[in-house]
Amino acid sequence: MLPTHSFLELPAYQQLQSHFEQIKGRHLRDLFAENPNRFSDFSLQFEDILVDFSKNRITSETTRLLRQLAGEAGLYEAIERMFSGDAINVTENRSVLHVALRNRSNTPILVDGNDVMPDVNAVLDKMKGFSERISSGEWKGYSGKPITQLVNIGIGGSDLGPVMVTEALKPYAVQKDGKPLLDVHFVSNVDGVHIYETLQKLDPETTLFMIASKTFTTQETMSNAHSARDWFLTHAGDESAVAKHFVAISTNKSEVEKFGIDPENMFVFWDWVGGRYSLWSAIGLSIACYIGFDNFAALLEGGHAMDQHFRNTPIEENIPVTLALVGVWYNNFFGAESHAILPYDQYMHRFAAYFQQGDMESNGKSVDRNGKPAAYQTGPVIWGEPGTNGQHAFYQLIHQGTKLIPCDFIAPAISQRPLGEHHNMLLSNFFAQTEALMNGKSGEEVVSELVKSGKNEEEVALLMPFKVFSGNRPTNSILVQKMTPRTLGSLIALYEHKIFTQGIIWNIFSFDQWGVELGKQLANRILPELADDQPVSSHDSSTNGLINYYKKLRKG
Ligand SMILES: O=P(O)(O)OC[C@H]1O[C@H](O)[C@H](O)[C@@H](O)[C@@H]1O
Repeated sequence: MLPTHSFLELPAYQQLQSHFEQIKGRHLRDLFAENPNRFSDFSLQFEDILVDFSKNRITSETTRLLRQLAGEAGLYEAIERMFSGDAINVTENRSVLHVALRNRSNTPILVDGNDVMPDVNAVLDKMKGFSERISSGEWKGYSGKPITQLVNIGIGGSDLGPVMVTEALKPYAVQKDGKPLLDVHFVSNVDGVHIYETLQKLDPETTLFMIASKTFTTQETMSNAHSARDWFLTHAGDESAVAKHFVAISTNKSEVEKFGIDPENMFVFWDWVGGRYSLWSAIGLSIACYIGFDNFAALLEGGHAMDQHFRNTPIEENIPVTLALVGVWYNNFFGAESHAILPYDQYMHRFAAYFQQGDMESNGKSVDRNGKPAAYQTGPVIWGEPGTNGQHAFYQLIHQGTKLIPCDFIAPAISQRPLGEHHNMLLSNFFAQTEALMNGKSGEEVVSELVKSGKNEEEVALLMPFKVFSGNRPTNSILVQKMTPRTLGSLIALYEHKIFTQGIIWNIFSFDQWGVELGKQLANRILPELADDQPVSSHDSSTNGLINYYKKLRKG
């Protein structure tokens, strides 16, 4: 169990409220002018990862009170309970042990008195052996050819992590003749278009399907898996070929067997691995095959190093806790509704999408750990795109809109693909954006610019208000040396622990996801109603109207 509390009644919450009244009108420009050491006072480093949180609307009093808040919410006790295997996912009665999957120091971690590490290591060994057989060409398809194409069929946590990491670490792909040895594809959507378009690109003789589903009952995944199998059999002809082309990744052995996958070809994980925290488990098999097992192990090591930092570092220097607290500051005091994640690294183009599930499925809750409505804001809307594309799309609103949007800017110092001036240009934007968001541009600056450009008095007066930037818009900057497997592993774990910390402070359960159930139930009820052309009348008038119009339209 986790300790509970009443968020709004924590002494530090009350103190933060009066502190907020004093600080809300202060401008970041002035905070920087007052303290020449602001950068070093408000930045932290972990290995090569620098986290500069100085461009936030905080003072040392703010961080002191926020840390007090974390203490009063029982954060450090909660961290220990997670790491020691307590069933902190109370509503599903499960431990939360993604940290065990990357526990490279191999110290025992107990669930119900049993050490989980031997099982974790056995699956990792099996993944290693399998990925090596694929890349050496020892694993052959039904016609004797080696595998060159992987298709991961999964959705949500059984898709987003592998997609994000294989994209982010593309430069680490196992190579053959100067090119990635394997093409990796991901099919998630139940929309037949997704599997159709993917199958167009495949050769059945050299394709391996990975059916990735914790439950092995998810409608989208099972439909896509059956369609892939049908397509495969029309080419291979013979059921006996399936064993060479289909593997399963799941916690549900009996469903895997029912589907017709040999248990030998099954990679297991456990109910204490949450879907959105599962890329470190067998769900990462596509990653291990694509970048090679050693690189996958480096990813795990990076995650483990961040786990140690999170568990053992004092609160003043604890990076995930600091970012979580700064997030709480905007979410609960400034009323910010969203948080943008903006990687200045094209390979990380799915990073924000990945943490949309990671954060919003974890902390999108409105009932507290006592089962009572939470009378305060919990998890923010997470969104983002890679820089500089975002700059030419939605940054207008971040700079001059009416909403306060705290942003994380992430960039590597060394490009994976150095090309002329490209990386300096990219990084000049990374630095300029946070500077502009912080300083803004005053009316006087605008006037002098307009005058210099030759505008007359009338034109200056007309244009001035539109060209002013209020600034005072908060950002974190995360600068790493290079986006290696280890660094990426640390970065993912950093965000995971930020989410955990915020969930503890908001007194909510971060590891269940009951909110996705209702839509699934209703879809299952509606599906049989779509089988014929009879009008339906069992729903509200809107749903009836839509279904009946659909039935009319689909006749063509
Ligand atoms: O891995 P599966 O059992 O197929 O589940 C896939 C996904 O299903 C649901 O959408 C859950 O809310 C997600 O957390 C999960 O990742």
